[in-house]
Amino acid sequence: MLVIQPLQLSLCFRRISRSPRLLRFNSQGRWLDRQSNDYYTREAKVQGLRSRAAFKLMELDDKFHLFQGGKRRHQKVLDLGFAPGAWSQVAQRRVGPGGMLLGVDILPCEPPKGVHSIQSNILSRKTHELIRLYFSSYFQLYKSDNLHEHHGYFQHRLEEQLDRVRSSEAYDKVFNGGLCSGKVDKFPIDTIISDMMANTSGISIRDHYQSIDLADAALVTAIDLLRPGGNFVCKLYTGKEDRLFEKRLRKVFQRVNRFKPAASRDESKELYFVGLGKKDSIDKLDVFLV
Ligand SMILES: C[S@@+](CC[C@H](N)C(=O)[O-])C[C@H]1O[C@@H](n2cnc3c(N)ncnc32)[C@H](O)[C@@H]1O
Repeated sequence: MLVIQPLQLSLCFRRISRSPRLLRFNSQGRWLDRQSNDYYTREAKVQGLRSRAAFKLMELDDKFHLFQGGKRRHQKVLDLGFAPGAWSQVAQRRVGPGGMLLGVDILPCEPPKGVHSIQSNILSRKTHELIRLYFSSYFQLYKSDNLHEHHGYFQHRLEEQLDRVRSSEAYDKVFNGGLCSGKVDKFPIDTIISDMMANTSGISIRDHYQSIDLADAALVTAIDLLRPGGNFVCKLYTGKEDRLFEKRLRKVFQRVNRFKPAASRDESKELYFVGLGKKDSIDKLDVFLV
């Protein structure tokens, strides 16, 4: 009779678990399988896009005309959570060569050619100041600030400017729409797109609340910086606070829609909220009162 000793048994299992075929059964293997068989992943490669997420924004724009068919000239677009940069690529193609695009991400990432970016946390006040400064007419960009090459240099320059402006009269001009700038500088952005998401923990309720915080941060940015009439899209990891978030959106935008693009996986809890036509004179306190 063949008797297998415990040591032999464990070696046996170790050999089996290292087999590539069996590796496919663990989560990493499943992810690899799914990626290589996925239509959008393959198509993103063909079209030179940085990730399959690009197709979600294309669908959103096809349906809701976020960038107004590129008809409005010199559009200013803010892409929150832009890394690795697929949405920025799509936005840039859709607004055309005269557009101005800023990507913000907490992670370092080289932006696509022609897109500017800052590495910063959207939950920090300084990030909001840097965004406002970037889009204000006070801050002049130079051709040499082509950020795919001078990314760090640009951020440094923007931060230096912020320090300078903070201690001068110009602060009022840039940040409070004071002196001569009026509404143009007060609400300089045409469209805000946010695909922000923190690393998911697998605990639904926790991921949902984290996502709500980021969606609210995007909404505050829209209240402070988006021009009246401007458009907004943001991702939400759905859960029990969806309705409350939607209610807040309705106080800021004339039309609000929920949309699940075909490129978003069925099993994913992500959903996109679209706000069209920002209203005039919004009271931030009123928006966040339950
Ligand atoms: C799903 S990815 C975005 C993909 C991107 N739209 C694209 O097309 O390439 C979500 C991004 O949100 C960023 N993010 C998460 N929390 C953030 C925060 N507090 N501030 C800025 N970015 C954040 C992450 O670092 C991550 O890069």
